[in-house]
Amino acid sequence: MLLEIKDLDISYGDSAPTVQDVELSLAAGEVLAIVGESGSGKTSVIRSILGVLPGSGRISRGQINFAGQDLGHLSAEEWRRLRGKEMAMIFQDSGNMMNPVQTIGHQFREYLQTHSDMQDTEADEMAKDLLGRMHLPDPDSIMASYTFELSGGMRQRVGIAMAIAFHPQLLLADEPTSALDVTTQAQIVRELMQVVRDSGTALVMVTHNIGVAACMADKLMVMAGGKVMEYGSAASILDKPQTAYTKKLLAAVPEIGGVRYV
Ligand SMILES: Nc1ncnc2c1ncn2[C@@H]1O[C@H](COP(=O)(O)OP(=O)(O)OP(=O)(O)O)[C@@H](O)[C@H]1O
Repeated sequence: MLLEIKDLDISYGDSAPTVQDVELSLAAGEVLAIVGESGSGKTSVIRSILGVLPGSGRISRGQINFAGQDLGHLSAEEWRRLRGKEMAMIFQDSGNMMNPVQTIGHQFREYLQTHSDMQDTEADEMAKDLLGRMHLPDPDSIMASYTFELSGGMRQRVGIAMAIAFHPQLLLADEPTSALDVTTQAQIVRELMQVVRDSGTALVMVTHNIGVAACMADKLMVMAGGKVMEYGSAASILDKPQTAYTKKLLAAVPEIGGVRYV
């Protein structure tokens, strides 16, 4: 297994664990969607995998194993080598993670050079190649642009291009489509699926949209109140949800002409 989480509790400060008893496993190339209402603990779970829990957040129990390593015992240097290279994160709005007063090109080059010893021209060529692969037209003009000059969908494509630069084994995505309109959401979902198919990357994606989860995921985890309500094959959970909570989530998906679009 590429990723294995056992008995995971996450606590903020000294209070009782906010997230409890998370268990999951993911093989190379598999897609897991974590769904649930706001505050259910979805983001905490993926942030714990990347070792970037906010504020006083910490893993208070359990284990996360990734590619044969126990992430609870990594040194700062080992984390630095892992992040960006072996696992990378895609955020809800990649534009927010970038500097508004530096061009995309400048930031992309800096990102590539942080993780490699590439010279400027080599880094620029690689960045343009990655932008082209994400179907962004005219990579030269994207490189010269500032984040505010790009649409939300274009910014997400830039974020994904950066995240896949070093062929990570695992991508973590936190609501990667929720800031986008429905048409652009579908395009970004397609881009992500293509990345997963082309490079055998595993993906853990947090979404409140069970429709997006249904069309992408091999596995599904439904969370509520910091606990796992259901976890398993996406097809079987969507077909036969076991808990009232999952049924409620599914019932909230709109029906068109009697067909439910999940
Ligand atoms: N920085 C923080 N400091 C203290 N508590 C936090 C912090 N971040 C999250 N929490 C706690 O963890 C709980 C779960 O938050 P989390 O962001 O993981 O949920 P979520 O399901 O991803 O919600 P959302 O969909 O709104 O992002 C919160 O309700 C809060 O109690």
